Amino acid sequence: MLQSSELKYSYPTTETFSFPDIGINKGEAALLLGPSGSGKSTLLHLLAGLLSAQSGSVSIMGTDLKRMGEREKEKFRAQHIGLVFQRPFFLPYLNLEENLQLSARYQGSKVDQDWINHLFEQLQISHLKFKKPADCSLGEQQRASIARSLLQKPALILADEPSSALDDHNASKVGELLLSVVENFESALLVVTHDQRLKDRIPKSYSL
Ligand SMILES: Nc1ncnc2c1ncn2[C@@H]1O[C@H](COP(=O)(O)OP(=O)(O)OP(=O)(O)O)[C@@H](O)[C@H]1O
Repeated sequence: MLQSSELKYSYPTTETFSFPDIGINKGEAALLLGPSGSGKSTLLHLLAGLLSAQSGSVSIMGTDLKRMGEREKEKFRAQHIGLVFQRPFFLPYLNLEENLQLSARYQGSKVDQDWINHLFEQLQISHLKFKKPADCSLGEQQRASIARSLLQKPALILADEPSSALDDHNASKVGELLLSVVENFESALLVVTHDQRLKDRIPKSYSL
């Protein structure tokens, strides 16, 4: 499902990062571990095609990202990859539900309101649907951004510390939801996390 090979990347001001090869099958989850600054977010961006590696390759669902143009990659990402960034980005003038509905349309799928409601319920943010992002706490926005990443039941989920702003109870809900999507829709999941419970439930890991 996801396979990377000999990826190397450097920013103008950093050393060159050489990343381990990542291989994740359908219905499989893996952790990405490493100290702060070791390149975890950079690797997720490379795997999502948001950055282009100086060498090496990434293949998703059998397609080499290098063979796609930027527009094609953007469409592919919207349809097949669920991304959770460290900081949630929302349009400030739309409420959380409208933000998700707009994302679903952008991803080219029909708005599945039942699925949106289910995601909001599972993440315990149903009561915040009609609030603007700025009127929600960071943890609430983070949960809404996790819901957004799962809108199209993506083949691949790349999540960068999805529970970093959450208390134990909500972190546990996020872990349950991600793993239920992996199980029910055979998604592949790669997650950067410090959450011990998620670590206990996902035996496979890559270390930077
Ligand atoms: N756009 C950028 N330009 C220059 N350097 C960058 C850029 N983005 C990240 N870096 C540097 O690259 C290194 C790796 O950053 P990255 O965010 O991938 O690490 P990380 O392991 O995800 O860190 P953390 O756990 O703190 O989020 C860091 O030293 C960072 O300062």
